[in-house]
Amino acid sequence: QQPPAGDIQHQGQLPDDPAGKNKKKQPPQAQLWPELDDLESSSDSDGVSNSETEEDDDPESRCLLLQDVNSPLTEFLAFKQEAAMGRPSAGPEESAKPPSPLLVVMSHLITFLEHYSQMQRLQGKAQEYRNQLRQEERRRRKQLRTLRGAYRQRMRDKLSLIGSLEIVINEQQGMLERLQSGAIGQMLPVSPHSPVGVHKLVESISVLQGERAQLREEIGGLKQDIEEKEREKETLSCTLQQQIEELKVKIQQREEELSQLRMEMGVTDSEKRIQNLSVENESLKQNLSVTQGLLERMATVTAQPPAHLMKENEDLRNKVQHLEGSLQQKVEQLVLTKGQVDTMQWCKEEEIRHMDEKIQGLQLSLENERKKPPHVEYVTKTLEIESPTMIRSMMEAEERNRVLLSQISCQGEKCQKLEDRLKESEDLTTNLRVKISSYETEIEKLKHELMEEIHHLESQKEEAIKEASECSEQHLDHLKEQLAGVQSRLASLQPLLKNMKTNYNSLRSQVKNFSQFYEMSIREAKKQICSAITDVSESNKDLLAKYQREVQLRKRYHNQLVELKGNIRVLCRVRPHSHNNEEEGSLTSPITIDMNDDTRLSVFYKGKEKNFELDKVFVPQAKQEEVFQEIEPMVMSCINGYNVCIFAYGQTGSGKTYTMEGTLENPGINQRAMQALYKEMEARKGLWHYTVSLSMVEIYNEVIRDLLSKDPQEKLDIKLNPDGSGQLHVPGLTSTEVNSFRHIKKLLTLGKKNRATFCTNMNERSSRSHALLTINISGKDLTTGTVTTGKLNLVDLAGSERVCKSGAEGERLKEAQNINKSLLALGEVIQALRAKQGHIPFRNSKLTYLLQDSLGKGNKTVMMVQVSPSEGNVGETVCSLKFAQRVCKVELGPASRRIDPGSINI
Ligand SMILES: Nc1ncnc2c1ncn2[C@@H]1O[C@H](COP(=O)(O)OP(=O)(O)OP(=O)(O)O)[C@@H](O)[C@H]1O
Repeated sequence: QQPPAGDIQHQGQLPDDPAGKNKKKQPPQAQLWPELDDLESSSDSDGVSNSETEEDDDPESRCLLLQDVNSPLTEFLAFKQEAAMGRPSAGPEESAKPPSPLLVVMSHLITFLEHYSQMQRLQGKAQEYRNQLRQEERRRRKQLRTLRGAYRQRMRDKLSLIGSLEIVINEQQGMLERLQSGAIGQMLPVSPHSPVGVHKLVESISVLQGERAQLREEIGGLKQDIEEKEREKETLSCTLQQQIEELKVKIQQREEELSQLRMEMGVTDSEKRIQNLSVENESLKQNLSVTQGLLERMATVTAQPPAHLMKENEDLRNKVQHLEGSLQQKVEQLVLTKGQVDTMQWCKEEEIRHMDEKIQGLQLSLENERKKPPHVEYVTKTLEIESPTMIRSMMEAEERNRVLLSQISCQGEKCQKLEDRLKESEDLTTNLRVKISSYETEIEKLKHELMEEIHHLESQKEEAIKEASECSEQHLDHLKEQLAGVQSRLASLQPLLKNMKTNYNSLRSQVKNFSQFYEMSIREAKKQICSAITDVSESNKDLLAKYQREVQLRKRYHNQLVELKGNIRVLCRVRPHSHNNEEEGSLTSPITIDMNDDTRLSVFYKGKEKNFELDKVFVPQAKQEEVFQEIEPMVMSCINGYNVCIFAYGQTGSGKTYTMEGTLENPGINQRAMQALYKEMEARKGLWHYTVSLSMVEIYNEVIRDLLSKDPQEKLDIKLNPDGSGQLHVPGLTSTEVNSFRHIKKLLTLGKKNRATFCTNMNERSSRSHALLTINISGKDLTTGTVTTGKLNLVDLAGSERVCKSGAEGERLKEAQNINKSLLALGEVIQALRAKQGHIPFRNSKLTYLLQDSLGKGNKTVMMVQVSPSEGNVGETVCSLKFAQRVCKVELGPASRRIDPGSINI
């Protein structure tokens, strides 16, 4: 079964070393074949004649025989051997490289084949042991046959002995009968014959005894032989059992090795191959990333063959396992059959033992018989002497003979039974033989099948190896092609890489230069931008100056126009949303301010949009400063002898006090006006001399109270000046002359303190009274002596909300009614002024009466309408704006300067 082995061995030897001196250098598979050859020769020695064995041992004929069988396996192994031999001759660079995946696969295949051949060698050894077992079986069968022959011979001897004994017994019986039936007379003639019969009997008994002794000796010898055979059989069976156990262990080990190999072939091989491929991939990646895709394809292609080989290997392994299993079954059957044969032998031996025991019994009975002759002799002698005694003794002898006969018949029956048993055992033996022969034929058949299967597997293995080698070659070619392609691509890409490198270097230098260039250009651009910005800012400054000049001009013209017309200037300020959203509802406002025209605003009220046009509308974000700037010229005009009245109008909480008084951080019109006036007076110092006096009153429930008085509860009244100038006069009113802005601030704080404030539902700090700050400025032109008297009324009116909405009751209701009355009176005065009526009802309320000289003809009046941005106050907002709209149309005529030409005339 191992023809390629010799071929390999011959191929593995060097031509100048035919004796195989270089065996140590050969790979392990080359050293394996001599062992297999030995095994082959030993296994064949059983079935093949000596001449055939001699022929096989002949190296020339063997070489010829092996050279004919040039299987793919031999080619494959030769290739591997060549590769193994050629490897050391390779250069150091090549040896450093990792082995090719194909070589790794081949080496693994060869290791697998080595293990497979080792397994076959073990199978051969098993076959050898089987042959030895068969030989032993044959020898045992031969011994059994001889034993059976001896046994049969002994049985025949025994039967013949029994037959002769029967003859003797019959003769004795006949004699006894004759003795019994014969008369005394006849006894005498018989008597001469009697000693002859007795002698014969004695002789036959002695012969029988001799034969018995001989038989005993033979039986003893046979027993010893049987015991020896038994011992031999036991030792042989023990050794065979041990050998079988060893074989089983070896087969188990081989199976484990085979499973390990399978695992190695299945997992380690592929892993190693993957590692190798990944190493190759990595090296190629480092060289050029473009070839990565190609290498991955290589990896996928290389992953196909092992799967095919592995499947075939798996099939082969399964078949081998199947055959091993069937072999194991056969061995077990053989062991079972041996056990059966042993039990049958044991049965036979038991029978033989019984027979021997019976024979011993017979011998004992024969000895007893032998002991009898003296008694018979005595009996015959006494018969001769004493006939009655003889007769008696004869009778007794007859009796004994009868007993003996019965015993003999029993013995005959027993013999018959033994014969039957012997026949049965013979039948059993023949059956067993038949069974053994059938088992032998079956074993032969199985062996044949096994050999066929092995042969078939061998052929399959060869085919698989052939296919694998073909596939490997194809794959190798493919890989070579791919490698060539990759190399060519690499060669073509190298100049490209060089170009790219040069490009990269040039780009790098460009980038370096670019950064410098970039910095320079940025600096340049910055310079340009800075110069442009300075140009623009300068031009802007010019433009701004022009614009401001234009604005100033426009304002001057407007003021001139207003002055010429004498209109009450109406300004509107929209308060920003307060933090108290609960009071105001949502943050959405019904007021919309036209951002392109600061004189217009619209209020969305009762589903309609109401538009209002005033002199100026301040957005909620407007600062105190902006508001003051708008009225500053009017305020400053009082320094030139004009009466100016600025009053804040609007519902409670709309921001009147904020606009007029302001806060500490953000002062309102009052403080700013004082500051501006003092600044101007300071500027005119040396040219003009001014005297400033300040008074503060509160009109609460139509009662005038002096806020700067030591007794603020004192009620004041308005009277005509007794000097006959027709001017109004409030007797008892404190008019404090002030000399500095700090002094004014102190007085303002005092007045604020004295002002009555009450809390209502609408505003937590609601002033329920009208506050009037009056500044009288008297200036004297130091050059001309001209005296001017101007008056500035700064009025913070009480809230204009409706009574019902404020929820006022009792005292509060009275307050609200009075407030409404004074505001109504203000409205009537405005209406009368607007209608240019002859009578203006100033005296309808204390407020209008007090403001008479400021609201009338020739005065400058500014109305600051404060509105709330909230949706909830939209009604009041509309009312306030309607009132403001009416006020807007009032023409007071050109303002008249109160100037008194001095004594010095220019
Ligand atoms: N333009 C504004 N900017 C910031 N806060 C404002 C503005 N206007 C008004 N307020 C604030 O709104 C609240 C109510 O304002 P203010 O007291 O001036 O209303 P009022 O009309 O004088 O009320 P009353 O008639 O009850 O005296 C105050 O807390 C004030 O600070």
